[in-house]
Amino acid sequence: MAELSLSSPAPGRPVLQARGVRLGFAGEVVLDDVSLDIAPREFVAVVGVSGVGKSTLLRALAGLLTPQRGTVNLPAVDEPATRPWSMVFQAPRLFPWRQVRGNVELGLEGLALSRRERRSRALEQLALVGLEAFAERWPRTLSGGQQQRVGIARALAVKPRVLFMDEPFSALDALTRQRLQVELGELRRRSEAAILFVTHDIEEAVLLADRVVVLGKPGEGEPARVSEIVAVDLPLSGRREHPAFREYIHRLERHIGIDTPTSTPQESSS
Ligand SMILES: Nc1ncnc2c1ncn2[C@@H]1O[C@H](COP(=O)(O)OP(=O)(O)OP(=O)(O)O)[C@@H](O)[C@H]1O
Repeated sequence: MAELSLSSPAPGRPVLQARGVRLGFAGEVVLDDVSLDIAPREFVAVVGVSGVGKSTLLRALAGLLTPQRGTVNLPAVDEPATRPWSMVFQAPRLFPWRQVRGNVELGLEGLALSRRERRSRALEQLALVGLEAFAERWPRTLSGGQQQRVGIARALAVKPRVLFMDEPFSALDALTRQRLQVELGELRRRSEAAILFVTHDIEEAVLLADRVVVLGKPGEGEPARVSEIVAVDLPLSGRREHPAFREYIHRLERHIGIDTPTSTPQESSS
């Protein structure tokens, strides 16, 4: 059996640092004592049962929610014409009255770029997601997977230090989801961004991440905390076929406390 290591904070100067974060709504504490470092270009997945607080954590790390306690340090903008972070949501959230290129250019509009630079950066990002030929199309004429690719291109166009992705593939059919997972694996090689990726799909987390953060409640009615962090010590290429791939998934499933109906008797006995 492969060595499954518990991860210490990532090495190097983090691009994002959370310390002792507590967060809640209307008197109910949802998350407590959450600390996490994300290293440059690292891919961190956050998993946990529905309603545990994954999206809340993502929004806190992006600075969209203010912690009741603790701190979040987002990267400072240290390069012109970039943004410290950007986000991809479950739905692509494209503006129907702007063509595909116009949607990608949207996030660039407040930056110090000429029209021509905005255009060429948008086209460059669309090429990265395989949609250069769709630049002048209207969003409604694209498939769900293509629209989500445009959303990813728009988020990457601002050259973020951290890209937040909140269940970006969960609304897509299984085949499209698999294709986009492969494409995201490719994209991350070419992008400078660290990625914080929320998913309820453990297989997806193990497939893509350097580390998987498990959010869990220590007891009924208690706020969620980071209950485990697993470093996925497998090569990115051919990861799904690696003999240890399923071991990581089963370990995380056991930890979260969910059944493993997908495992074959052969796998369970290994
Ligand atoms: N704006 C809000 N106001 C009040 N409660 C909220 C708000 N946003 C989230 N919550 C509550 O916080 C808890 C965590 O929600 P969150 O969306 O972060 O969970 P999640 O793990 O992302 O769930 P899922 O996997 O189902 O998307 C839930 O109990 C939810 O009802």
